[in-house]
Amino acid sequence: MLIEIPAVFSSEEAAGLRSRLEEANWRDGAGTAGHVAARAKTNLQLADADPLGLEIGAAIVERLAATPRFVAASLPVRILPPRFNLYAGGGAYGRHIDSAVFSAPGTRERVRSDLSATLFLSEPETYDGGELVAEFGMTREQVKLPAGHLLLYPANSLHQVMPVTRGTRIAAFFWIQSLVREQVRRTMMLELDDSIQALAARDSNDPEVVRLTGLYHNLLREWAAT
Ligand SMILES: O=C(O)CCC(=O)C(=O)O
Ligand SMILES: [Fe+2]
Repeated sequence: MLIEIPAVFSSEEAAGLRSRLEEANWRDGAGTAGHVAARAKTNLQLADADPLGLEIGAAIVERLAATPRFVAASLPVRILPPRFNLYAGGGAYGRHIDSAVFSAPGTRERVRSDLSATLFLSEPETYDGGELVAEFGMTREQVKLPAGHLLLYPANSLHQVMPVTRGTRIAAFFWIQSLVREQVRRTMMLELDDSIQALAARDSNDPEVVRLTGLYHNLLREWAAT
C-alpha cells in the first residue's frame, strides 16, 4: 500500500530546497546501488557525506518528527539520513527491491528498512515521466506527487522510477525502521488512529475515545519492537 503524507514542506519551502539542490555536486548514482540494482540505475545522487545533503537531510528528519501523520503511518524507531537523487535526460531506476539492512553512517548500528520513502521536491508539471511505480502482485500503483509531499511504501515492494523525458526530477529518499515491522499491523494501527482522530474531532469528551486510545496503545505495546 502506498501512503501519501501531504505538505511535509509547503511548495515555497520545497522550492527553496530545490534551488539549493540544483547547484549541488551531483554524481553518477549507479555507484550507490547494489550489484543487481546498479545495472538499472541511470540517475545522479549526492554523496552521503555531502554537506548540503546532510544539512537538508537533518531538516527533513526534524520536520518529519513534527508531522503527526508521518509518525502515525510509519511508527518510526530509526530514520536513515535522507539521500538525494536527480533524474533528467531519460534517467530512470528500473525494477528493484531496496536493500533490507543499512548501516547508520558513522555508527556500528544496523537499520532494517521496513518502509521506503520518497520526498518529491520538483513540481510534477515541470517534468515528464519520473513516476514511482510499485507492483503488488497483479496490481501496479503509479505515483507522482507535488513538491513537498512524501510517499511511503513498504520496503519489500518491487518498484521503479520511470524515465524522466523532459525537465528534472529532484527528490530525497530514505528508509525507516518501524516499531511495528509487519505492514498489515501498521496499516491497522493507522486506520485505528484515523478513526480515533475523527471521533475525537466530533466530541473530545466521548468516553469511547478514551477507550479506543487505550486500545491503540495496548496494541502498540503488544507489537512494538525496538
Ligand atoms: O527516486 C525515487 O523515488 C526512489 C528511488 C529508489 O527507488 C531508490 O533509490 O532505491
Ligand atoms: Fe528503491
